[in-house]
Amino acid sequence: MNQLDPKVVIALDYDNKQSALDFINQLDPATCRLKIGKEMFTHFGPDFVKQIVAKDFDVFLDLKFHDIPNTVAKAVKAAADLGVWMVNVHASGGRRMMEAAKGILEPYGDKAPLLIAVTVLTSMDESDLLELGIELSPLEQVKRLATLTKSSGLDGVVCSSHEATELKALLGKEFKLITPGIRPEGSDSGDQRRIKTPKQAMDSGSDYLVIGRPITQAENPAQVLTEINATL
Ligand SMILES: O=C(O)c1cc(=O)[nH]c(=O)n1[C@@H]1O[C@H](COP(=O)(O)O)[C@@H](O)[C@H]1O
Repeated sequence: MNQLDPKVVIALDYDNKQSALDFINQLDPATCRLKIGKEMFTHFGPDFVKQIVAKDFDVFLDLKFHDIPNTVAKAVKAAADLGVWMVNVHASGGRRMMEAAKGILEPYGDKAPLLIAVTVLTSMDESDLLELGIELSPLEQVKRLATLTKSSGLDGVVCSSHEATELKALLGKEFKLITPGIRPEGSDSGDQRRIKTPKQAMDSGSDYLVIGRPITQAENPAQVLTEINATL
């Protein structure tokens, strides 16, 4: 774990390995962490993850596991064996799935990755929940899933920064809040729905900010990262 504890986790959603490496080579592990998600993992697999870990970056392996308890626990163990800093599952997989995932990390002690759960995706709003038969606001559904996540023994949740203040009050300071849906002033919201600026998100109680396209698609990504860090 990076002792300087940088708050920005850059989402590396690239379909070209060399472009991703060219981008990473402009970055310093002291100023950011990196997230490898479904797109890059499906293209380039575990060797790519190991390559980034070997460059001393803290890696958030964002594969959002959601399956029966045994399958998810073994996938989480495989992630731990890659040496990642953080790994996630979907909270809607339920208590037994999350407890199995946490349990399999016990032998790793201090070396276990942080295990967190996705609540309501930041691309979703109330109308999306309604179509799924969920008649709660995103905030109420996030609170329900985050409470279940904490009582299943996990370290934190992925949520939007709109829910962060209430979750910190409800679940305590130590329970980590990882918030995507971050858009610096003036950047395009794209497919995200529940968004805030980096500073607003930190002020709301986020522990880590997941930021992808506003940095990776900028003309000068390193400069955008420096500017964001300066606002925090
Ligand atoms: O688990 C995640 O990281 C995640 C959860 C969520 O609710 N919303 C969300 O956007 N993400 C991820 O965060 C990143 C956001 O990227 P940008 O929208 O480009 O900043 C993407 O890689 C998403 O997969």
